[in-house]
Amino acid sequence: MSKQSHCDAAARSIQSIQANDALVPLYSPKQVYGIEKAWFDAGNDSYALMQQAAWQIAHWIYRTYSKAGDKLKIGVWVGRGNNGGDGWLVADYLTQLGAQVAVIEVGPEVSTADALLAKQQATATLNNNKQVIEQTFIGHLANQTSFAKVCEQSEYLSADVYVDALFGIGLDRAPQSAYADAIRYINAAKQHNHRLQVVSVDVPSGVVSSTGEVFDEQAVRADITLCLVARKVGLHLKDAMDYTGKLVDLPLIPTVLGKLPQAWLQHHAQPLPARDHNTHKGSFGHVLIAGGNQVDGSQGMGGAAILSASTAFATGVGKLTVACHKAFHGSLIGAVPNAMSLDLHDASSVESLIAQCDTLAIGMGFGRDESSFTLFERYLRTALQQSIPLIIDADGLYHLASLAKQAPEIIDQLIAHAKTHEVWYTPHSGEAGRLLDISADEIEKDRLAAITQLANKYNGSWLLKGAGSLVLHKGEIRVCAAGNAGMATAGMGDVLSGLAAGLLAQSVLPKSSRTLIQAVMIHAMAGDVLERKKGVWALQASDMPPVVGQIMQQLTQAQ
Ligand SMILES: NC(=O)C1=CN([C@@H]2O[C@H](COP(=O)(O)OP(=O)(O)OC[C@H]3O[C@@H](n4cnc5c(N)ncnc54)[C@H](OP(=O)(O)O)[C@@H]3O)[C@@H](O)[C@H]2O)[C@@H](O)CC1
Ligand SMILES: [K+]
Repeated sequence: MSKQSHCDAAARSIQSIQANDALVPLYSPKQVYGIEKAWFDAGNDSYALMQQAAWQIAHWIYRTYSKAGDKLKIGVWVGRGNNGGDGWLVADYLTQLGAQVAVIEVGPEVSTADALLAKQQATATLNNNKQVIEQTFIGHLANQTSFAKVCEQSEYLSADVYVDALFGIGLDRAPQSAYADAIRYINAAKQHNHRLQVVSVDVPSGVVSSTGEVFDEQAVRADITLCLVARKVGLHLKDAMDYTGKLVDLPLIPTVLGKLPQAWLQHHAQPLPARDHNTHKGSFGHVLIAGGNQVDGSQGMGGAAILSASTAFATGVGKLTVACHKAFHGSLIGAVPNAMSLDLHDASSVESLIAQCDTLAIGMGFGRDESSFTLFERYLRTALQQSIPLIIDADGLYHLASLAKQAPEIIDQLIAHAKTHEVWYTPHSGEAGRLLDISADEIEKDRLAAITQLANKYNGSWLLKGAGSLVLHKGEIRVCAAGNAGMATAGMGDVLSGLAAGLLAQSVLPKSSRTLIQAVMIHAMAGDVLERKKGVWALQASDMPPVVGQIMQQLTQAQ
């Protein structure tokens, strides 16, 4: 790809972010129930809110999908709770708007008072309408036999739009029997009928709205999710991102205003200030990267340090030294000739430089053997004595987990250090699991809880990498809305550490630009530029450094 085309793509990415630059507040389902309760406690009626939700949904669907001439054919899949109640009323209002509607009721009888009222209201309308429109249909699925029967009977199962109102924020376990059948049917129908649009009410049924988890891939794959009251945090985490389709907010009530969300969705990095002319390399900080080791008998990891170094330079850092295994000094100078080099195992030289640098980024390809552990502990203690801002990544996090058990006083020092200096940690779920002494699966079950526990235990700023990367700084959680699946490839973490170190070392930058979230957003935006140019399959970490530089430049012009 030419440099110019990278630049154009970066410019387009900045333009698109300027059009949508607000942080989006994200709430837990528990908070949403609380917001609704506050609304009802203020004297508002819960059924009226359900009617209001359903009317807005029905109107949105009719406005979006109705076509001149033909009647819009809708299949509404309803469950037993209030999400199902929304569905019943949507069926009612769409019928009144002129659509031909089938309701497929799944599972046992409705379970809430509002859903029962909604079912009664809708049944009356649908039955009245049946006299006029022959095909109006209400089916009930309680088990697999009745499911097959309903599928045979109803021509409405070949609809223009399916409304998914099986489960909303009340889902708390894997859908089974008729529910699982219905979800499978909805997803399969989309494969046979490419025109079919699936609109999920509030949450795609099967997605856990607090964590983004989907049990055994049993969730509706929506084209559109219409989010009621407030955006649920789980819609932006983990599996959910493959199920929600496009998100549309229907806020419904003002009670959400002023409520502190659980997290914020961030789409892009902050603009950067222009550089002053009267500056020199000393003005832009000195980064020390400690990593790129070769452990006896194993493959070398020099590339990790090289990727970090070239990305740190792409952020504009003034000086950079890499302390890596001396086997890699030749390739380092070949790839990044502006870097200085030190032998990672020459501990006294490395320690003298730690005392002089502005930021130490440690751990990328550092090695996990006993001698690497000893070096890591030594360099960490020196950085703490010298009060140096720190980024700990990869093998550094591995050793940190061991230190937490073997030398807990060093964790106390890190906690104290983070009160006055930047200390950034950048684990994926495996590394995070070791740090909390739990499995990676447990981390993945509730990523928001995990990042909060990490910060509680170690202090400092945290990134938890993954789909919907999370950043926690001073108690506030951001969810990164940029980035793509192509970034799940070797070396991307090393690129990020170098990027973060480059920003952190430049004290000329405003505080808001020397943050972990800024590094994560620039990294993700660069990944998105590359994905548009190369596709997800071919995206490589080694393509990233020049694009990081172009994003930095565009952010400067966006100021
Ligand atoms: N008035 C309001 O507050 C408003 C609410 N609104 C709407 O209500 C939705 C929340 O409604 P909800 O709380 O009734 O829960 P919902 O998602 O319908 O689930 C129903 C029940 O299913 C059950 N269940 C769970 N998992 C299961 C499984 N795997 N397989 C089988 N059953 C399972 C579980 O009950 P359980 O069986 O545990 O007793 C659960 O309670 C919300 O998303 C929005 O659409 C809007 O109208 C605005 C006004
Ligand atoms: K739903």
